[in-house]
Amino acid sequence: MIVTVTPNPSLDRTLELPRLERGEVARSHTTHAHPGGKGVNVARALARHEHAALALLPSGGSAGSELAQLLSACGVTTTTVPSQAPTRSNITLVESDGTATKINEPGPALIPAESDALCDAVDTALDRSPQWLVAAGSLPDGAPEELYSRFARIAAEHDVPIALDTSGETLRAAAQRGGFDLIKPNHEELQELAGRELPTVGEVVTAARHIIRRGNGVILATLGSHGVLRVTAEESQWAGGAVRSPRSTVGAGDCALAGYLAGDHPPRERLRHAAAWGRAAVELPGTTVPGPADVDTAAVDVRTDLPPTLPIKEL
Ligand SMILES: O=P(O)(O)OC[C@@]1(O)O[C@H](CO)[C@@H](O)[C@@H]1O
Repeated sequence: MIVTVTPNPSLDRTLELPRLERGEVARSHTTHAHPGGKGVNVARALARHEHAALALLPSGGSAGSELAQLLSACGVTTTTVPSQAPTRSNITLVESDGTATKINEPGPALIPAESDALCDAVDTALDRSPQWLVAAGSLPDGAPEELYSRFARIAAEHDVPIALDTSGETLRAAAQRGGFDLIKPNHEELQELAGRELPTVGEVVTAARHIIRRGNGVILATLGSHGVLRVTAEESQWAGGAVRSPRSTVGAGDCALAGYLAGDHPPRERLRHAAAWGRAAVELPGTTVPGPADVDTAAVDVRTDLPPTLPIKEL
C-alpha cells in the first residue's frame, strides 16, 4: 500500500471550449469534475492500476464532500480530516488546440488543530507499514511552513520512505531541511530552486545533486514533453517517448510519480513506468488518470548515456 497526504486538495473542474478570448464570454462544450490535488492524483493513478492506496486529506463544505465521494468511486480508500473552511475548486480551461489555462484557488486556511489532526492521520496510517508516504501539493494558508518536514519526521519514525512533490518556497524550505527519500520537481521548479535557467542535461543533474547534498535521496525531475530524469549522487538516467495526441498535461507529473512508486521494479524499470504513466496521462482529458490499457511501456526509451551538454528541449 502507498499512503498519500494532500494538505490542499481540490475539486478539479475542466472546461473544454473552442477558443479562449480574454474579456469575452466563452461557452464550454464539455466539462469534467475530478478529485484533485497532487497526492490525491497519485492515489487515483495507483488505484486504477489496482495498487492499494490510502489518501489523507482535509475536507470541508460541499466541494469536500463531492471530492470524497468521487474519490471513493475511484476505488481510493480515504481518510478525511474535517476542515472548517470549504475545500477549493481549481479550474482548467482547455482550448481545442490543447492549450490549457489553469486557475488554482489558494485553498481554505488550515487552523493549527487541523494541521495537527492531519499529522495524527499520517502517524496512524504509517502504523500499517506502507511502501511509501507521498506528501504532495501546495500548503494552504495557516499550515505550518515546516508541515512537510513534520511528515518526514513521522515517516522516519515508522521507517517508511517519503516522497515529496511541492513547489515554490515550500519546496525550497523542505529540500533545505532534508530528510526526503525522493523529491519530484518539474523543470520549472528545479530552475526556481537553482535560481537560474537549466537548459542542459548536465545543468539539471548538477542542480538535482545540490538538493541531494542537503540530505535527500533520489531526484525525479519531470521535464514535461521532454521525459523524466532520475538523478542520484552517483548516476543519472533518462526516460521518455513521444506523445501522440496531447489533451491535458494537468496531473501528468503526479501520474509519473505514481508509476515510479508502484510495483517492485529496479530503478531503470521504475523510471520507464514513470515516463509511460506520465505520457499516458497527457493523452487523456482533464485530470483523468491512465489505467493499464493506456500505458505503453514499450514506447518509452530509457538512456543512461545522455551527454551533459545535450539541451533538454532536444530530448
Ligand atoms: O495548487 P497546487 O497544490 O500546487 O496544485 C494543485 C493542482 O493543480 O495539482 C494537480 C495537478 O498536479 C491538480 O489536480 C490540482 O488542481
